Amino acid sequence: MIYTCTFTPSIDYTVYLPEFHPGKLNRTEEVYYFPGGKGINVSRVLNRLQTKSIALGFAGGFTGDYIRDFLKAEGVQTDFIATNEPTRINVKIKADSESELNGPGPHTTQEQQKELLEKIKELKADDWFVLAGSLPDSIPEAFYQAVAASCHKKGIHFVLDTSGSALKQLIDTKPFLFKPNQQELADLFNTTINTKKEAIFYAKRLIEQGIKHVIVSMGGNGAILVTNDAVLIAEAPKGQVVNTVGAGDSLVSGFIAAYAQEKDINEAFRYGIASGSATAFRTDLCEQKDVDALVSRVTLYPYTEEDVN
Ligand SMILES: Nc1ncnc2c1ncn2[C@@H]1O[C@H](COP(=O)(O)OP(=O)(O)OP(=O)(O)O)[C@@H](O)[C@H]1O
Ligand SMILES: O=P(O)(O)OC[C@@]1(O)O[C@H](CO)[C@@H](O)[C@@H]1O
Repeated sequence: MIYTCTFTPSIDYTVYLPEFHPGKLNRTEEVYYFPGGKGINVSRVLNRLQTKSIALGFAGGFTGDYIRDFLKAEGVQTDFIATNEPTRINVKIKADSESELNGPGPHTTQEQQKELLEKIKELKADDWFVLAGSLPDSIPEAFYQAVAASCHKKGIHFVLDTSGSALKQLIDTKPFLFKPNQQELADLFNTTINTKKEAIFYAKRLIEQGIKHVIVSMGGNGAILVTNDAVLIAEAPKGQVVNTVGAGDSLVSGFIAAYAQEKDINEAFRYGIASGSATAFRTDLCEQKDVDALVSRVTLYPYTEEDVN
């Protein structure tokens, strides 16, 4: 089974308007209330790609209920630990440019954390565990380490797409897949990354630390995949961008769905890129038909020093 885990879910209140003027009254033209948070997005896309998963994490209050009900109606199985406060609402403004306003993560009690850890300890070898989204500072780093250690010990496919101060220690547990975007990778090394060549340089350092696959997503510029044996470059298909929120999560879902079926890294990477782009070209997350239509438009090629910058 594939489990996703979102410590910091959200409702993504997504609004469209022609122009956004900070400091003024803005009236929106279209609004959406999507369940969000990175692990939840991964579960929603997996479901659309005919791949079952169970969404774990914390959810509370009326917003938590909304997320549970929405996911249930879509056919996504959930097993959230209830928190004492409402889950955050993140505001996504789609105007002449994209702006985001993300709330803080939840406060959780030690009992709630323990309850979640107990669920994670029930996972079995060959299960997948996707830890995605920001890691609240209110939870001690030892907790995240216990989660990662439990996955490592049992031979679970551990997928990491998180940010926060605990990330460095989680990397030490040698995940199966780590998917930062360009900025997150740069932050990890306290540097700036402007080119694919630079992204490859830092991704290779993570591979040396024992991570099996590193995918660095680079928005409309595609992504790179680095493993012990190969470095692949992917160019994303071009199209009309509507909403890039969740594009990275869709990449992770596409990769896992294809890899779990075919066990072919190159094809999994290609399917992941198609999924990310298919989401960027829609209001909500991608559907399987959008992804299938884009797969043949993803260009993949092996890295050589000369032709990449
Ligand atoms: N403008 C775009 N045009 C085409 N494809 C895109 C575009 N933006 C994103 N994508 C696709 O989605 C993938 C992931 O995008 P990105 O690097 O923006 O992820 P991210 O920053 O992790 O996103 P999020 O955190 O919102 O999920 C890219 O590798 C690419 O395949
Ligand atoms: O605040 P975090 O946890 O870093 O990111 C949360 C978030 O921006 O990520 C998802 C897109 O990847 C959205 O659904 C959600 O609002």
